[in-house]
Amino acid sequence: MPQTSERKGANSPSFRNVLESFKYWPRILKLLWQTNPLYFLLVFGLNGITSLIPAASVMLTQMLMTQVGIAQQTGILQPVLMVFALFAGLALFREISRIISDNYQAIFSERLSNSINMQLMKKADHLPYRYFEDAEAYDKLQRARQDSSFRPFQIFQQILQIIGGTITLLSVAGVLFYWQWWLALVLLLIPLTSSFSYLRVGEEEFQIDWNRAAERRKQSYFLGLMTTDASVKEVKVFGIGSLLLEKYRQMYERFFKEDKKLLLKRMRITLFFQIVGIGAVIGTQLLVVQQTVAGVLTIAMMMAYIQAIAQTQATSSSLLQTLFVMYQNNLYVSQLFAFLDIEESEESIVQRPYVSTKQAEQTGFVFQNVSFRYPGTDHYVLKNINLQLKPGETLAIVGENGSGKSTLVKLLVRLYELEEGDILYQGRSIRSYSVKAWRDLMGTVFQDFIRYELTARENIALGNWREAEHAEAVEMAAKNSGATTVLERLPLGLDTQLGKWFKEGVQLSGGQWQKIAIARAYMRDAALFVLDEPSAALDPKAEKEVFDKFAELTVDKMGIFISHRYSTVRNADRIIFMQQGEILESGTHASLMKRNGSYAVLYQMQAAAYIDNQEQQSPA
Ligand SMILES: Nc1ncnc2c1ncn2[C@@H]1O[C@H](COP(=O)(O)OP(=O)(O)OP(=O)(O)O)[C@@H](O)[C@H]1O
Repeated sequence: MPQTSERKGANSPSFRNVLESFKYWPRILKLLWQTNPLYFLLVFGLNGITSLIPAASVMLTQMLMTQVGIAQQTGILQPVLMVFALFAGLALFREISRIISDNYQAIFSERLSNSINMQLMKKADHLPYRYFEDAEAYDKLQRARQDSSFRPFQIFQQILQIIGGTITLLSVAGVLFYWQWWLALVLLLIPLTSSFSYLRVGEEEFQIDWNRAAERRKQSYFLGLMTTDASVKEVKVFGIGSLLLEKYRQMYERFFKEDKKLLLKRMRITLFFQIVGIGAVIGTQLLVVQQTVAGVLTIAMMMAYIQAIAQTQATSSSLLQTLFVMYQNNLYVSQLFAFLDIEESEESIVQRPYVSTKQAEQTGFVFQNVSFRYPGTDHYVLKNINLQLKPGETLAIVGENGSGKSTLVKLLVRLYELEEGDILYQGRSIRSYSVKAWRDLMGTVFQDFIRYELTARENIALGNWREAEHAEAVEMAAKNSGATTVLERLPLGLDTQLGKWFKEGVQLSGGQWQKIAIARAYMRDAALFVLDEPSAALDPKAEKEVFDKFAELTVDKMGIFISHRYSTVRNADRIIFMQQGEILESGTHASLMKRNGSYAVLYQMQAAAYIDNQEQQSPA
């Protein structure tokens, strides 16, 4: 699996790696600019101006000392007070601009994380379904989601710090250059040498995290299992809570050990370079003192230079720290943008014009030599399927587990794209329709349909959101699916909140939920209705009702019904029996029984079991 393998190119960072990792700056800056150009200029402008304050205060210190010396001799205080006024003005300006800048940055932070989350959701909505049945793609999504809400904003702050820090450094070091250029150079070079060690640790941290994507997903899966109503039931009944907890703990312990090792490594590097840095500062400051004693520098100059040296060292080392953290953030953000940049297959985004099929040949749906393998597998789960479903027909699909029934439906509703063969609707290939136009032809209920924690009305109206306002459409869909009996028992009818996640929610039984899900499909003005195993939760009577209604509804439409209950499907216009990806038998119930093949055998088996059961329940 790729998630356990080493990331390509993950060696110690070269200067080029570092530069390359900054390639997302323009995208982040563009996002912020689009948020509000005026705020953007304000924040950057204030940052630039305030970055000059340290250099200004070094110069003011020198001026103050000089003016104090003069005032001691002349007794004139005015110049001293003026310098003080400048100091006060500077401090005031710094505080005001900090408050303004912080506020606008907070606005940006909100906007940026929302915009990125929305881009992620949009991307997920556009990506083909196969990405969601693929572990590797899930890991990509996990890496992209992880910290995506705050890392881009941190990068923005770091961009500000780097620009500001560079201005501060150049302006303060300028003061030192003026006096002794080599001194400024030494102070700049020391932190530079430490930078590559920092970058290396950053890369290592990222690498560890990168390798963890799959395990992190598993961790949150365990967390979900233990905290979500759908799974908690089974966790309790089987008593596997402590087992899941233990697995979670083991992963956490391993992560913790790795993290601790890395933190200690980072601490050692930081300690070493900080000591060297402080040594350099003390050494140069001593030199300044010695020069002052020798009469080369005035006291005022000495104070200014001592301040400038400390400031240069502090700024350059914090600048490098920022670079290091930003490099690391860039690595994470690169995962986010890599996900956002996944190429969408043309089919998933191109909206071809919907062509009216009214005048076209009324041939319904035709499968022509369809064979299918799931992406990344060699095994054919559908083999050479040929099938026609004419307008007004109902088709039942039966067959053992894993025989390919749901896969057939997934291809039909276009969750996967066809590779071999074709599916036609009214004589035109599936490939000539946009995905949306094709899906608009159908109303589908899956085995694992969603129980939306919304009102009953919304649960149904989601099938055709454009009709949500039309109460009659919702009521009709409910009537057709047999959900009216469910709605009648709800305290607020259609406006009752369903599920238990939100206030005043009413929980339904599995079968009741299923009727609501079927109503959702019936909201669509579809040419074809697909019901994938509604018998999973419906009682036999309810299933028969659903099927009869279904047959009624599909008078001029088409219907596909997958079921394991042979007694219900016998009324279908046609039944196909699938085995290992192939259509083994096809015909009406009567013709299949006459043929006495696999269908007939299984039908009789179920019927016999049913009669046995009845006899046991009502002994003579
Ligand atoms: N996403 C997937 N990736 C790879 N193989 C898959 C995937 N989904 C299903 N399969 C395989 O395809 C085969 C057909 O599965 P399918 O779900 O279509 O069967 P089915 O007839 O609907 O079964 P059931 O009656 O149990 O619902 C199975 O062997 C299954 O393991």
